[in-house]
Amino acid sequence: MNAEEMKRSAAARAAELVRDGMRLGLGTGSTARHFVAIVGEKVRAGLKVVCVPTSEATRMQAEAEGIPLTTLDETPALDLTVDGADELDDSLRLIKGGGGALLREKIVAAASRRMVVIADSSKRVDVLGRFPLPIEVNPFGLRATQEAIAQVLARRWPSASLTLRRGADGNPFVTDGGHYILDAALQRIEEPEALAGELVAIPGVVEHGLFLGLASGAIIATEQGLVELGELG
Ligand SMILES: O=C[C@H](O)[C@H](O)[C@H](O)COP(=O)(O)O
Repeated sequence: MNAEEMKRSAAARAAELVRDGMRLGLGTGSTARHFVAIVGEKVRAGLKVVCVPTSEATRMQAEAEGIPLTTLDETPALDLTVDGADELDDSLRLIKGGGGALLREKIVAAASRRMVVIADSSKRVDVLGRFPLPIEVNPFGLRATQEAIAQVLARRWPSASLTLRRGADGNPFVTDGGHYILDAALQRIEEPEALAGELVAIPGVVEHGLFLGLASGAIIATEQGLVELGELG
């Protein structure tokens, strides 16, 4: 199986969790994209769901698929969110935000009774941190916020690098919320809870890509088949 087939198989298993009448959160990224496509197929076959997309990209895909959409203002509590991840460990702690959608993804996951992660086996790690941690910041005061973050990181990662994410045009990447992203290359995050607490205490930090205590289950596609972690049902 190639990577896309693995992503599709994890997404297909997650789609089996979807029931008529559910309120769903739709994740963002190349893995979640498969899930949205399968939900679209099911909707066209008669499935009744309402969905909240976690990004403008997912909203556009879902609209094209004919999936009925709602908002967290209309529907503040969701039954299930299915989303990808950039990394996950065996305690279902995640790094997300490689595609820049972390803020909406975290709001939607937190509004959901269950969050199930779908991923191929390359995303599973023993210790989070190989993937640079995305930190979403307000453009106002960027330099001051960046220095405050660097000070926090330097206590445990003296050689950490913090890089402003840029788009293909060389300009700063702008999130759906109008913010910038700083990517922190840390390699190993032994105590993600401690780091998360320190990051959210910095004015100017809007959100970070550590998803802790949010995922209830995971479906990981491997060459040998699907591996399930946590609770799916
Ligand atoms: O901002 C993007 C999201 O957090 C994605 O869920 C994450 O980057 C994983 O994306 P992919 O499935 O494309 O690896």
